[in-house]
Order: sequence, then C-alpha cells, then structure tokens
Amino acid sequence: MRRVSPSTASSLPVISGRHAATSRRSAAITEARAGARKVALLGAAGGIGQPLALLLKMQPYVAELSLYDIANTVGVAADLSHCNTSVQVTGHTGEENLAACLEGADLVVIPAGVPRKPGMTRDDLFNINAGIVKKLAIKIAEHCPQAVIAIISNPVNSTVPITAEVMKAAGVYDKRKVLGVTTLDVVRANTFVAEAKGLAVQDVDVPVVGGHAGVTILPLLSQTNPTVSFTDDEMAKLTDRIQNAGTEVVEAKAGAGSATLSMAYAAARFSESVLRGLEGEPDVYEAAYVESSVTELPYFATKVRLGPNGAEEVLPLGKLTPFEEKGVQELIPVLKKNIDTGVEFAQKKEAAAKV
Ligand SMILES: NC(=O)c1ccc[n+]([C@@H]2O[C@H](COP(=O)([O-])OP(=O)(O)OC[C@H]3O[C@@H](n4cnc5c(N)ncnc54)[C@H](O)[C@@H]3O)[C@@H](O)[C@H]2O)c1
Ligand SMILES: O=C(O)C[C@H](O)C(=O)O
Repeated sequence: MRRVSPSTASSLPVISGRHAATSRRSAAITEARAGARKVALLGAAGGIGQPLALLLKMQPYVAELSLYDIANTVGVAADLSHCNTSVQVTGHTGEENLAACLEGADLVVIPAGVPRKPGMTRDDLFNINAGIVKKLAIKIAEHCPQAVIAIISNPVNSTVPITAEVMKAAGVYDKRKVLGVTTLDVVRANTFVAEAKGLAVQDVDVPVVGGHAGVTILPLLSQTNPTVSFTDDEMAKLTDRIQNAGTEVVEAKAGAGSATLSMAYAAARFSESVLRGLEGEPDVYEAAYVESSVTELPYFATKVRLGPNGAEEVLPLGKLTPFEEKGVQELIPVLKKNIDTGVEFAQKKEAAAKV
C-alpha cells in the first residue's frame, strides 16, 4: 500500500473547523463529518472508478477514500490527493494490498470489471466479471464483513447473487448490506421524463424496478412524482428508451466502453445516500437490487430505505398499471435465469478469477 498525502490526514479536523466558521453549508459538512466514514473503491482506476473517486473525494460524509485496482491506482490516488478537500486518499494495488484497502471500510463500491462493446449484452460480460466480483467478495468477507457493498459491475442481475452467496458461505451474510446499484436507471428515467414533459429535472422521481438489463429494467411511469399522465405511445417509447439507454451510450462510444460519467454521478449519489443512512439520517430512499420478497424472485430492485445497517426496508411495488404488470410478468423469467446463473457460479468451487 502507498499512503498518499499524510499531511491532508493530519490536518483534517483543522480544515473542517476553519470552513465551518465561514458558511452554513460548511457547518452541515462539519456535522456530517462527525461520523466520517471509510469508503473503499475497487476498480478505482477505470472509466467509472476515476470520476467516482473524484466525486467521493468531494463528499462530506467520507473521511477516508481507499482506492484499489490491478493497475494505475497509485497514480490516481496521488493525483486525487492534491484536491484540497479533507478526505484522506490511499492507493493500493496488488492482491497482497487489498486487505489494507478494505480494513475498516464502512462502504465498498465495486466498478471492477470489463465494460460492454457494441453488439454485446451485459450477460456477455459474465465470464470475466463473475470471477472478478467473486474473488473481491471473498476478500470483503474476510477483511470488512460489516461493510455495505455497492455492486456496479455487470451483469448486476448476477453479480449481486454471486456476492450474497460468497458472504453466506463465509457466514457473514447480511441481506441489508449487499446492494446492486441501479441508480443510473432512475437517473435516466428522471432525465427522459423531465425532457418529454418539460419538467424541472431535479423535481422528477420515477421509480424503476426489477433488475439492470434490458426488459428487467422496468420504469413505473404511472408512479412518477410529480404526477404526470402519459399516452400509451409515450409510455411504450419512454420505457423502451430507459431499458436501452445503456446500449445507447455503448453505441455512441463505438467500442470505447459504456457509461462512465453518468454512472459515476449515479454511484456518488447512491454512496452518499448509503452513508447518510449509516449516519442514522431519517427517510433516505434509493432504488437498489437486493434480496427481496416483493415478488417470487429472491432478488429484485425496488426503492429501499437506507439506515444504520444498509437497506433496512424493501419497499413494495405499489399499484401497477396493466402495462407495468405485464412488464413485471415478462421480466421475471429473464431475471430468474440471471439469478440462477449467478448462484450456480458462486457455489462452484475454484471458480474465482485471479484478482
Ligand atoms: N450498474 C450500472 O448501472 C453500470 C453502469 C455502467 C457500467 N457498469 C459496469 O461497470 C463495470 C466497469 O465499467 P468501466 O467503464 O469502469 O470499465 P473500465 O474497464 O474502464 O474499468 C474497470 C476497471 O476495473 C479494473 N479491474 C479489472 N479487474 C480487476 C480486479 N480483479 N480488481 C480490481 N480492479 C479490477 C480495471 O483495471 C479497470 O481499471 C463494467 O462491468 C460495466 O458494465 C455498470
Ligand atoms: O450498458 C452497459 O453495459 C453499462 C451499464 O449497465 C449501463 O446501463 O449504462
């Protein structure tokens, strides 16, 4: 491990105190830092990892940001450590240093793995990413079993069950702490609905349920807040665009990867919400793909209430239109297959890739 910027670490309370005197926002930040947390980011040097690390370096709830990747982590950590925020940054590379990255983490965020190229589905990433996530989860179970784990690596529909199975095998599974990040689907749905209806995007909230791939991404447009009405045609077109928004970016990037900046934005929002929950703030809600009894499937994405132990409450689907009900019925067999594939893989011995 190379620890970057020890001076930032030692001056942390002074920096917070000085800023607190100057503005109300800083006062809130100082208050938030009372329970300041360690966040570990695995895959930190990648397309999502780097902008996400920057956004986490700017978060008031984070005291230590611990970066891990198989390459370039030390450089990213050195670069980031020059930003004059009071978050202490450490960079780790090599499997032998993963323990130091994870020790004491309250939240582990995982964007490690390969992204799609045009023509691929998220399932096509399974062969590589399943092994990466499994191996990382084994280390998390060993070094920070109490942490909330936020999984970004695709296919999320399968990597979340893989992680849960690893935690179960290690005897440390807590269903409240294994969360698949589906925030980007909500962020996109909010953006597209605001555009279509001429609303201020910051005021729009569209629940998105199911999973994170194709038809398993199901926006519940009828539950949009504020209430908006859609024609059947609008409903069908918006649903299709939200389901295929990832592919829209993959095609636009033409071989250079998938969504990174919007994902970093979404993951930063999700991480902040998890940390606010850990701090005991009331009424913190986000969508997440979690163990669930909302449908017949063992995992499902809905809104969850985040609290001191992670996803404390899984919210129900609410009232569905016939169109949405049909969407749920159509996604169930697809998502079930993704879940079964993940569980089967995790339960196989010696399936983990080299970290
Ligand atoms: N959940 C979502 O909404 C969502 C959105 C966008 C992308 N993704 C997924 O996130 C993943 C990462 O995407 P990206 O664009 O950042 O890819 P990227 O290739 O730019 O970055 C991935 C990083 O992971 C690192 N890595 C690979 N194996 C590792 C290991 N064993 N341990 C630690 N780090 C390792 C790589 O070195 C690289 O730096 C992909 O699987 C992608 O499909 C998910
Ligand atoms: O589409 C992808 O492969 C990446 C991600 O899942 C997304 O929704 O952007």
